[in-house]
Amino acid sequence: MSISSEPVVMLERADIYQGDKPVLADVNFHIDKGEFVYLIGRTGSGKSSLLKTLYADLWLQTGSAKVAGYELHKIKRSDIPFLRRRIGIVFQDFQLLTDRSVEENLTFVLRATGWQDKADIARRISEVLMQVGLGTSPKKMPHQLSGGEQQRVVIARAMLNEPQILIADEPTGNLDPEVSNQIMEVFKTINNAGTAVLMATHDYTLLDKYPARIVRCEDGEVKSS
Ligand SMILES: Nc1ncnc2c1ncn2[C@@H]1O[C@H](COP(=O)(O)OP(=O)(O)OP(=O)(O)O)[C@@H](O)[C@H]1O
Repeated sequence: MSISSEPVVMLERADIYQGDKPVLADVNFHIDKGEFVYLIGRTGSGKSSLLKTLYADLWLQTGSAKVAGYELHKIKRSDIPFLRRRIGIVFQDFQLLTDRSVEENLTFVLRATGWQDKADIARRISEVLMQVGLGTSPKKMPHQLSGGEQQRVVIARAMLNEPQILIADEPTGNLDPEVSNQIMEVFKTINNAGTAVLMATHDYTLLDKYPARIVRCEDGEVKSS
């Protein structure tokens, strides 16, 4: 298999635990480059645990997994920050630095990941803000933005280092339906430009409105269509 056609996520016979508690057993699934996949399942069915495994926040004890080129069953702790640069992570709670402007929030991440040139930083920030359709001033503080605008900044932040996949855990969970649709449009635009998206959601209206492959956490298993 050539590198270019290799899936961005591949799990084989993986067992996922929270401490001693088995959450998901014998997980086998893959996500191709540029795919859009929903992750659904009841509260407590293991969606967040599965996502945490993908960004190496939960350790894989059995089976194998490869994400964005990194083999998680063999990954060294020192490589985890590099894995996470190839993955964009978006949570329900916005987790912006509240004492810094939009621009400063984004600069902070770029500097932490090795960017130094001011012009490059400014250019990349304006690119990602355009990508998420944020019309508002980059000088604004998070509290001056609506929930939908804050979530756009979080998505922009996740896109800064051109990840192969965006992993989103309930990204519309705190937003009203109209704003949720706008955020879905942002994810669709990003996906159409080639980034894979894995989105955990409880919002089944989104599944009808924006159809895509569905992966389910159910009865301690991952069922992939
Ligand atoms: N840090 C933790 N320590 C121990 N058990 C945990 C921890 N986090 C989650 N669990 C347990 O693991 C199981 C799966 O939880 P997980 O959060 O992955 O489910 P979920 O499908 O994401 O739920 P939700 O839709 O409510 O976010 C649950 O039984 C939960 O109680």
